[in-house]
Amino acid sequence: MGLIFVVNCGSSSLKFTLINPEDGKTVANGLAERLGTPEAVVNIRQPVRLEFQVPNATHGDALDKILSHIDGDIVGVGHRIVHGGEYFTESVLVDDKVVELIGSASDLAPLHNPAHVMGIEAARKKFPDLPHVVVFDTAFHQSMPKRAYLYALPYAMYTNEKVRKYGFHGTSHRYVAGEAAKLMGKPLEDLHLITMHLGNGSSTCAIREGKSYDTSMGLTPLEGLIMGTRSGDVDANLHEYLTRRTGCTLSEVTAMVNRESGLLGISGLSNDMRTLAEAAASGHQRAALAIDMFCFRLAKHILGMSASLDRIDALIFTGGIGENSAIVREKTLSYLSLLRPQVDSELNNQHGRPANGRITTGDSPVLALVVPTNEELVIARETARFVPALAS
Ligand SMILES: Nc1ncnc2c1ncn2[C@@H]1O[C@H](COP(=O)(O)OP(=O)(O)O)[C@@H](O)[C@H]1O
Ligand SMILES: CC(=O)OP(=O)(O)O
Ligand SMILES: [Mg+2]
Repeated sequence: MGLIFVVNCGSSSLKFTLINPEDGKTVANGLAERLGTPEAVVNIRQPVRLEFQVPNATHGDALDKILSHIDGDIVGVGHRIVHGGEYFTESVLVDDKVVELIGSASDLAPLHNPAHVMGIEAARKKFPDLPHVVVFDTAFHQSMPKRAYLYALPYAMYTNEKVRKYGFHGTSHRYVAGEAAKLMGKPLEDLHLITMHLGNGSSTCAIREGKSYDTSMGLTPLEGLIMGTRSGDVDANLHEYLTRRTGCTLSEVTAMVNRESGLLGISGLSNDMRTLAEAAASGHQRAALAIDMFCFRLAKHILGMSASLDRIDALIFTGGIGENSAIVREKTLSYLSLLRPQVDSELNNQHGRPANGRITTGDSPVLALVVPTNEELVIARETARFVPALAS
């Protein structure tokens, strides 16, 4: 049995999954957090529940620790890469040039790409003889038409500077669209869908005939929805206005809209939807406001996505928030009253996932589904295509 080790690196964290690409079974998974601080924590969930601290751990140290606790016939390593820039339209085998190009797109994904490079370098050192494959969030959105991906700037900004909407979370949007088609018992090619990936980063996608036609994220993963610490859409004059008014530098304003805004900025409490939902239930007004704004912005973007479709066969919630927060789903659908969704409260509030994913009533004019994402499985399958022993 050949297993794929999937790595998803953040700036101070590393998620890993050891997965069988053939049956999708996860053999091991876990998370290393606070990397680079004096008290990095490695958390292995499977095959053993284990948590320990590693002083001053780098991504490489964390990988070493993780691999000393898991076992299996690893035949390839798959890396999730958020921004492929203009260079990559599909998954590729890693070599030095690929790593350099991923690093050069760091300006466009400052929270993600620098960490991906650290992760790739650490994993290549650990597994020098295995194929390493990079799978890009941006790849699925290559099918967007020009009217959707261009900004209304002087055209030279596109031709010379490659300023355009790239879109992210493509692996997740693609996967849940396929799973939704199975749940609906229809070929994906016949469906017009709106998918919502709601996690720490969040985005919507308009999918017709299995292809991305529009998405809410843009040149970088900042645009669009309100996120954990990201503002999503703001007026493009904001940076200039704030640098003039407050004396902040441009990079300070950029850091603010990426790291101190969104749910965290509005609530003043947390970027975590669970914490906010609990606080709102016990009367924390700004936590309630943050959730309300999150849902309202999401509803606006859903209607925006509908301009790319002839009809909406299903609205699909996924990601940590989309899969787990009944409040967010219900509130978002309440702002879509034009579409007349009829939420089935029992199904929506069911702990865990409703059996066929449906959270609207049988006669609701629009169907809403909860479909758990599995980016790791898609990455493992893409990686397997490059492993001679597994590729069929
Ligand atoms: N039971 C839950 N109820 C509400 N929100 C939840 C629940 N479980 C997870 N979340 C939220 O999901 C978000 C993280 O989503 P996830 O998809 O895991 O993020 P990432 O983008 O890091 O992969 C957090 O805001 C977290 O609070
Ligand atoms: C693209 C992006 O925002 O990714 P994440 O949700 O993992 O932060
Ligand atoms: Mg995620």
